[in-house]
Amino acid sequence: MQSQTTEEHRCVLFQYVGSKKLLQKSHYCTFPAEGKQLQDEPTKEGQIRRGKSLASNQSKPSRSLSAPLRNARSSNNKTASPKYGKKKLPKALIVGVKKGGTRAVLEFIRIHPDVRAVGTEPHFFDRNYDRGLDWYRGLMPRTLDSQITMEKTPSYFVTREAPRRISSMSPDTKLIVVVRNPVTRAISDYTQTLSKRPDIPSFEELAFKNRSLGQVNTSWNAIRIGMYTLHLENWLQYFRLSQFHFVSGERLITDPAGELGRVQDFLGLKRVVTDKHFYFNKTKGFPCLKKPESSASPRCLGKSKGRTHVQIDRDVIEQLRDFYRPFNIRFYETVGQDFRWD
Ligand SMILES: Nc1ncnc2c1ncn2[C@@H]1O[C@H](COP(=O)(O)OS(=O)(=O)O)[C@@H](OP(=O)(O)O)[C@H]1O
Repeated sequence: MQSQTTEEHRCVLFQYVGSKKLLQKSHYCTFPAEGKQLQDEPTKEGQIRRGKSLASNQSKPSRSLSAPLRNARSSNNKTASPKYGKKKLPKALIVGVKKGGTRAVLEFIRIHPDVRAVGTEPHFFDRNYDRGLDWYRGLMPRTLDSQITMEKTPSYFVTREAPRRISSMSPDTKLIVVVRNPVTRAISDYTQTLSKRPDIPSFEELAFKNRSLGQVNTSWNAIRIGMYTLHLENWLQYFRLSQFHFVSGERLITDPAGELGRVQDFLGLKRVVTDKHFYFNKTKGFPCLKKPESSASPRCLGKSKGRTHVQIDRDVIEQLRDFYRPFNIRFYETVGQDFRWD
């Protein structure tokens, strides 16, 4: 168990994620007013839903601060007062991919004291662009000069206009993409949709235009998202490859500290998040954050992360693996990394 300072202990809050609680970084006790705002989730229509979870759509609002916490905040923590720090546009974005492991990366990196992040997905560069940069900046937490502001919206990776828009905000933006075997990703995506709309057609029906002819339905989003190389080509018209960091969604589960080490290096941060922060939760089947000594609460991601996937016929999986192979190879060649999906 990693030892934490008294100040960190005082500042730990919990956010409800489904029936579980997810550690809420000290930011939310240093800036409670913002913490509230950050839990507001922009809807598709661009309105703000009040009191939504940072990590899931099923959460309850955070607990209010206890009296000792309030006192500690006002007297001890240098960043406690809302007058410290400024709302700034993000320096780094987790732009994708949907179901890649983006929530895990955001929740793990925000343990770092030099990272401040918006918990909800702002969807600024896809759905809310008309609201303007001041609206977007307004969603951000206050940051000190030494801190990096971040947000994650996985749909940016497949939004044609996103690279141009992000580059016009800042051409120096650092971009993180969490990638995962595209076949597993598609099944994960479908499993999520099915959980909300149980009456949709089967995976096979949606995945193929004509299965016996081997014609894959590339207009189905669950398939299209996994053609990573095509999306990346669009981004590379606006950003250098060195501005990207690709996280392996698979290694994020088997070696979260290793992946987070590389994310910290990419962001120019000291390696503060290490293996001391993680343990493998056998019940969840995923790595979770170790809990602070002061709490007995679990710190795993919510129920919508790590669902049991719908069972798909072996042959269907093989066909899709064959379909993705050339796209994967081109992706490996472009980024200079072999993710070993084949
Ligand atoms: N530590 C930990 N705990 C739980 N889940 C983890 C973790 N690390 C990675 N993952 C994988 O993250 C997958 C969800 O990806 P995203 O967070 O990108 O999904 S989303 O696009 O925001 O809906 C989710 O996908 P499914 O397993 O298909 O549910 C997980 O496999």
